[in-house]
Amino acid sequence: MTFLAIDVGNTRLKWALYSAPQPGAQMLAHGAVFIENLDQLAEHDWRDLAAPEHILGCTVASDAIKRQVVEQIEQMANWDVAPRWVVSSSQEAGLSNGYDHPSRLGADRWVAMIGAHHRLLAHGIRKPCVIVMVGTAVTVEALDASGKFLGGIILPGHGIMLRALETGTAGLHVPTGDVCDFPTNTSDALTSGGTFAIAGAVQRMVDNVTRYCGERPECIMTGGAGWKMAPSMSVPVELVESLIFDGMLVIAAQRIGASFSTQE
Ligand SMILES: Nc1ncnc2c1ncn2[C@@H]1O[C@H](COP(=O)(O)OP(=O)(O)O)[C@@H](O)[C@H]1O
Ligand SMILES: CC(C)(COP(=O)(O)O)[C@@H](O)C(=O)NCCC(=O)O
Ligand SMILES: [K+]
Repeated sequence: MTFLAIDVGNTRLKWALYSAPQPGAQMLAHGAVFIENLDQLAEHDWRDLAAPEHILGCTVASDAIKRQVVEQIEQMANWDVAPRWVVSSSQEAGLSNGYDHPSRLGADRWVAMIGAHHRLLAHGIRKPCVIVMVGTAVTVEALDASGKFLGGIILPGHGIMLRALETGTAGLHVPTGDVCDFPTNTSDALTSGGTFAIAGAVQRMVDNVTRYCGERPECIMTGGAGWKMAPSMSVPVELVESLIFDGMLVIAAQRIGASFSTQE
């Protein structure tokens, strides 16, 4: 019973085909396309893919982009499946959502938290957790040991920070530099500034959680630019590239499992 998970961000669509809608299922194929190239999915990326039996999507892009994704799925002649979409709710998969308006929380953030909490549970760890997603934007979430989402922050990603500085100044059009403790040129100053802004925000959230929960949290990082940030963090982090897909597998196992048992 194959399962296709789709994560639509502001920069790229990421997808992964699994052998089953269950945590631990085998990943059979995966890929990513830039949002502006979405229309090549059906003809190119998915052309030779075995037809999935279930599709679960998670999107933070516009309705127009979401419609384009649905159209690509509809174009797949041998696929007979409509995607379901994750919506952030007040409760799912053992987590509770402390957002003022739970449905306004980005679905990707909710799914990543579900993936992180279940990852810790699978390792027998019952501790608070800070979840960092480094994509177009950067999000840093706080989860307590019971799975309650306490709250989180949103900050610009590397690209947005750099573009904002480039457009708002006359003298900051320079190539990418290196991360170093004491930058002595403009390129390194900008690259290090963006990196330290993110690393510093994570450190602050780890401090907040430590104070509030009375123990140091685990820290899990993901997102397209996670690998770039990981070496520059000031707190220990585990990089888990598949975190969103891990969360989708947890949700799918619960939802699809439930709908089967009610249908039968
Ligand atoms: N091969 C790549 N192409 C483009 N961006 C990449 C690539 N690898 C990492 N990145 C970085 O990842 C970010 C996009 O990450 P991603 O998780 O796909 O974002 P989103 O979920 O917001 O679409 C980009 O801003 C870029 O900095
Ligand atoms: C914060 C985000 C822009 C992150 O998007 P991404 O970087 O993954 O493309 C997205 O999760 C979003 O639009 N959230 C809705 C607002 C909120 O979570 O409060
Ligand atoms: K994302």
